[in-house]
Amino acid sequence: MKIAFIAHDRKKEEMVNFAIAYEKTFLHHELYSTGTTGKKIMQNTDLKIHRFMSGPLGGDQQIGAMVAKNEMDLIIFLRDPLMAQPHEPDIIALLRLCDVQGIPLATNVATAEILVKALERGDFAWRELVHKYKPGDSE
Ligand SMILES: O=C(CO)COP(=O)(O)O
Repeated sequence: MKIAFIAHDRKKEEMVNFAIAYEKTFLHHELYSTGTTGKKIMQNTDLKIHRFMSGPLGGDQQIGAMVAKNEMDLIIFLRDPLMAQPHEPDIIALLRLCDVQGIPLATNVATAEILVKALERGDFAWRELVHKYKPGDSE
C-alpha cells in the first residue's frame, strides 16, 4: 500500500515515535512524506521514504495530486490544531481530496494506530480493487 506521513512541527516527535513503533509494518509498504517529516523519520528508522517538498512549499499539494488520482491508500497527517499554518489552504485542500476519493486519513495518533492495526489485519485489501480502476474510467 502507498502510505503518506505528514506532521506539523509540534507533532513531529509523536510521528517519529509512531513510525518507530510500527516500523516492521511500514517496511512492507511504499512510503511517502512531506520534506521535513520524512527526513526526521528516516533519521530515526530504517524506513525508505519518498520525500516530497516541505508542506509550506507545496508538499501537501504534491501528496494531494496522488490522492486526486486515487493513488494513495492511507494518510497519517498529524496536524497541529493549536497553531495557525501559513499554508492552511493547501492543508484543507488535501483533507478535502481525501474525502472526495474516500482515502483513509488519520489526523491524530489514536486514529492512526487503529488504521495501522487494520492495515496489519488485511483490512485494506479493498484498496487493491481500487487500484485496478483509474478515476474517470466510468465517465
Ligand atoms: O507542513 C506540513 C504539512 O502541512 C509538513 O511539512 P514538513 O514535513 O516539511 O514539515
